Amino acid sequence: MEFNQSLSMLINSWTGLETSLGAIARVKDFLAEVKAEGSEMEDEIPTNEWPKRGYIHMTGVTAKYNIGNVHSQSAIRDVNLEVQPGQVVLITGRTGSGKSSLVLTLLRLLDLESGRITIDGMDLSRIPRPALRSRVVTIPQDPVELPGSVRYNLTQVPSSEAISGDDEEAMKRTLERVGLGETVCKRGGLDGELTDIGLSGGQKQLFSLARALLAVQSKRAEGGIVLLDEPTSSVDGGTEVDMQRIVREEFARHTIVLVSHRLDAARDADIVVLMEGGRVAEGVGNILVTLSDALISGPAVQERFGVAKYSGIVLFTGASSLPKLFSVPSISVASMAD
Ligand SMILES: Nc1ncnc2c1ncn2[C@@H]1O[C@H](COP(=O)(O)OP(=O)(O)OP(=O)(O)O)[C@@H](O)[C@H]1O
Repeated sequence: MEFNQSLSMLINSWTGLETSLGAIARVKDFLAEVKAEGSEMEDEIPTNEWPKRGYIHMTGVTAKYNIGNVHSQSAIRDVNLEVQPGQVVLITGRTGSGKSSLVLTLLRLLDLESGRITIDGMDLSRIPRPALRSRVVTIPQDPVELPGSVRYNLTQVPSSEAISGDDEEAMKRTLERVGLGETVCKRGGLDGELTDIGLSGGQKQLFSLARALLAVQSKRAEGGIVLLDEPTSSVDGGTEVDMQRIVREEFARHTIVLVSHRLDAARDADIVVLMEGGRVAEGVGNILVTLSDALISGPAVQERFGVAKYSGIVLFTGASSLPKLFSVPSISVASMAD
């Protein structure tokens, strides 16, 4: 071997060693600096059926990122919300108003500074987080792709574990249902590496929907809770309609918490929550109205809200900002107290 070759090998090995040492140092820092989730308080294991009813109750919920940092602002402030089993809640509001943060508190991905959240009567602060997150079906704003096959990404069952023929069929059917059957089949099938398939942003959202459908099917539960954070933000209008139909059909017995900027989504909602500055109410206080109590004026407003389709309780909050948000001429809302 020539001297130059030996020198080059030495330099390469040295560089590799330095990179590895850097990685080890970063892992050590991570372990030292990042506090593990979970506490001794989280000692109530829910039954296998939980949360079958899907009753959500939030009282005085205030939460912030970087909870140890006194300078960081609360992302959610004093939120009170009650969702009855099987209702559909639309959380809407401007960018940065706290919609996703509200959803994160339901998964305990954002810690509470104060307040309490219960689901079917169980206080979320007492439930081990992995149990909570595995029971609540979620379609996140940014779809997650894990390294591994399509099959693994759909079920999180490691490839070393056998999957029954029925389960394989269910996966194929579900991919077909969301419109990804052909794409996945042509590019490696269930065994193909998901990242190699190269799904577009919208296709990733369809894949997230397929994952949620399979999660619900595998639980064989009658009900539960589904959290959908902007699930259709990257798909075209036609695909969005298809996705909404699938959600309506497949999660009919579930309580659905849907985050969306799109007012069309209000047509299927029992409750509409408008967020602004992390609060559910803005200045005017919470106004709880039933349709019969609400004075909603103007055909434009009625058309936009699909008023005729509402049957449940509508929670209009921060009512003064509705016209700003949805560019409607004027809205008057009568509070229950009036
Ligand atoms: N990871 C984070 N770290 C610190 N602050 C955050 C983080 N994520 C969001 N925030 C802050 O929390 C507040 C609420 O953000 P959130 O993402 O809940 O808004 P959003 O209404 O869902 O917005 P969008 O419509 O853009 O998704 C904002 O002030 C935002 O800056």
